[in-house]
Amino acid sequence: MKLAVLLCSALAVCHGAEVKQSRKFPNYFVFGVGTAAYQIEGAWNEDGKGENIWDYLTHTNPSAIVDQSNGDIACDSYHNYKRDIEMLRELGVSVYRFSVSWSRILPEGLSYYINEAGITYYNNLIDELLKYNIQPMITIYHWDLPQRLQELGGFMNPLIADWFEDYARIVFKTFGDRVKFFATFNEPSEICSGYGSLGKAPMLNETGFGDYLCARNLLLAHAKAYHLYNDEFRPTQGGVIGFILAVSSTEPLTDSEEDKFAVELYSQATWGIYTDPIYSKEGGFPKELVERVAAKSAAQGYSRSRLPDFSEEEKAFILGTSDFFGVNHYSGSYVSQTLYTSQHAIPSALDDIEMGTYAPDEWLQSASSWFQLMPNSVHIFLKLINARYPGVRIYITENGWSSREGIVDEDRVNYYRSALEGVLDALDEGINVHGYLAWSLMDNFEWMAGYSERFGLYEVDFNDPNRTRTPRKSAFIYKNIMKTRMVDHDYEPESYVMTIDEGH
Ligand SMILES: C[C@H]1O[C@@H](Oc2ccc([N+](=O)[O-])cc2)[C@H](O)[C@@H](O)[C@H]1O
Repeated sequence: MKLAVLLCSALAVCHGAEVKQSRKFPNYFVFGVGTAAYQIEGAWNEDGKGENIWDYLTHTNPSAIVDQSNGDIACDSYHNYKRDIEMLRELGVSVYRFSVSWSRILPEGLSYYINEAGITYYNNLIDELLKYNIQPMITIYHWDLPQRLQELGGFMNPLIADWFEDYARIVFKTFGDRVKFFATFNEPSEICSGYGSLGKAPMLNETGFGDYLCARNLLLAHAKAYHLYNDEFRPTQGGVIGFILAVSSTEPLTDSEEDKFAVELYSQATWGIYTDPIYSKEGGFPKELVERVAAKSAAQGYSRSRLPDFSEEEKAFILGTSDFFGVNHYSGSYVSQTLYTSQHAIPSALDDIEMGTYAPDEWLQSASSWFQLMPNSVHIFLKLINARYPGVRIYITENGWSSREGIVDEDRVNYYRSALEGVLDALDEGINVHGYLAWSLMDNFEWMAGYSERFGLYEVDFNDPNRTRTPRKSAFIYKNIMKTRMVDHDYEPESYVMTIDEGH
């Protein structure tokens, strides 16, 4: 057995095929795919939808987007949602994760005016999913803040917690009779990077301030929505509600104690800042991060830390407010403080922890500059999460590969196969992973990268007014994995014609 493992690991492509091919995903494990409203819906100003921060950014500052594109039409899922559901049936998924657009439901962000056409759209989508026994998972907020609320400060304004709670109440009240799986926020680190950098809308670039203030306000907003669901809706609706983080895999650059600690520090700054307040024993922001930001702030002449604190009451309010750990994973790197260069903005989170990252040139580069294929990265990040919060229930809510155009996507096929082997490795070790949602159902508007990076199992022709969707090779491979509940490295599709199997 051991020899076979060694032989296999010597052959990169083999990844355990010989020994592990018969490993099956357990019955409780769910498979699905995900999308997000702004990335697919289009219909940016139709039927009463209000403007959001991505509409505003792409219209007022098009050169911020690599190809000067926008999500005005995107995949036109507002009109094509039945085709999207047909694709879900073709694939045979059991869960579809999508987000609801705050400004399609509340055009001005505040709850005094509800756009009934927006409610109807999501009701139709949910009903159509349930007709085919596909469980909807709603992300309540996937980056598209109503512009009106941004004009009031957005996530820098503590009132965001009340605005979000009001919006979440409408979501639970309207859809919670049929939807049993909610996530409040998608990737707080990316949301808050819009306040601490130029990397996302609203591009406020208040580095080392805006991102920290956003983190505090967002966690309070999340906790309010969780308590609302828990107290007022869960007793009759009986669903679950969680939080979705971006976690990359990290390993120490060397075996030194300093580099091992660098992994901890990097985890604290990039995701622990959002997860320790919810999942740690004592709550609040991670200890060493708090100390380092306080020390840096003092050295920079500030009279108090740039990382705002929680009161004891707030800590208790946030603690335990997630029924599962939703995690989006793509890339990985080695980390070390010896790699730190002062090219980071000062002040900023990475400057506060004086950290650098390194991805060897041999690692396969995706179409996204931030995304290299770290060997075993799925297994590594699952171990990181489980070590931090032992036994936590994990759903991988996004994982996928970016390429340029093309139907025969061997890189993506290999990525999915090795990622799902990584999930099986984690399951073998008793890590509590319950589901895997591939990102993404189809190519879509990839934020600052526009349409230049493709993550889809289905290719979308953005030059075609009908936005025709065509399955890639990876769609057939993922379909086979879901159907057999195994990763078969030898499986090849017989043809590239997709059909709906019986029962879907
Ligand atoms: C491709 C998807 O990316 C998700 O967001 C990110 C962004 C950055 C990283 N990162 O490791 O640097 C990971 C995930 C996003 O949630 C989704 O909408 C897609 O754009």
